[in-house]
Amino acid sequence: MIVARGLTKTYGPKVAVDGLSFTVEPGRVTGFLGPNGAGKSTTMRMMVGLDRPTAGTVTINGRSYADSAAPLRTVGALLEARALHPGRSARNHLRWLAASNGIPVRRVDEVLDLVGLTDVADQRVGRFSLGMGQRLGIAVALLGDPPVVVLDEPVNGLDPEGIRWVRTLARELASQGRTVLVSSHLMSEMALTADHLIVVGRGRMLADCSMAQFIADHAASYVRVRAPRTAEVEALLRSRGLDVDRQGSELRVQGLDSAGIGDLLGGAGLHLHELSLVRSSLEDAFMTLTADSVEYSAHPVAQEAQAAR
Ligand SMILES: Nc1ncnc2c1ncn2[C@@H]1O[C@H](COP(=O)(O)OP(=O)(O)OP(=O)(O)O)[C@@H](O)[C@H]1O
Repeated sequence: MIVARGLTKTYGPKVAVDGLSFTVEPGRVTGFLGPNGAGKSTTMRMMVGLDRPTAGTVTINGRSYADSAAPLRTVGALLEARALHPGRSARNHLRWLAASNGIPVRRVDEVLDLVGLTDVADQRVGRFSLGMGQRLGIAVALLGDPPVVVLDEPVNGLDPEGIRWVRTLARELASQGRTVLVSSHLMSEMALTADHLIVVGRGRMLADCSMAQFIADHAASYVRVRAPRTAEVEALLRSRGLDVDRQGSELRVQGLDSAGIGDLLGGAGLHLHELSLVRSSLEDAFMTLTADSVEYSAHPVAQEAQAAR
């Protein structure tokens, strides 16, 4: 498991990571979420010794990364800044890493196969697409068959098939009992991949709970009601003290479940065309929670102009 205690990193006056304490447990996928600049990459870099904490500690299975005798066998990491020699082939890159970490060379072909790069294993990595580079980065992370896997934005640059593959892989690694920490900007994807969430904003902990708990705590749900006599339905629901938000011909009702609303309207002889529960997504929950922690937010007009482009 990964244990952070009071983990802090400052760059001059900038506090990138601000006293984070959490535990990433084995046997499940933990999603690491936060707006741009929240400190996710810095936290992951400290886990694998690429950055030194200003204060606090982070340990992998009880030891700091620097104390690990065989780092690649302890924790496998895919981090954003990959140092690949562009002239080297994928196979040679992995062979070199295997040799310098005491990993049997046969493992190279196993991981190439696992990430789907066998056919291009002898091409120079300088010619790799972003997606191929990501797959190679994941191959590096898995080379030492580590019990702890840390993946920073692993689906960056991957096509839908690749995204699904990463999801299946992360879940498989967790089901084998490994500790899996994955950061991503794709909320819909994270909702399908992670069991547990750690959410940070401006370097601080905002939430550390199960996916289900997170959505229950931070996402609203409502009952969508469509009925031919909308105004009468709206008046009746309001008269019962329910919270009704009218959006065109649709009523969004909070305060009573679908069955209760159906019974109420049926009792009044009002016909229904639709009665459905709408749950907001992980993305909605995330936006609600992190609204105050966003460092770089677009002005609404700028967003519209971008959408029109
Ligand atoms: N080497 C550095 N020097 C100065 N500031 C840095 C450095 N690395 C990160 N920062 C700052 O620390 C903060 C956290 O950055 P970090 O990359 O960890 O965030 P993140 O959550 O991974 O963001 P993103 O989702 O955009 O990748 C940001 O404000 C960033 O500008």
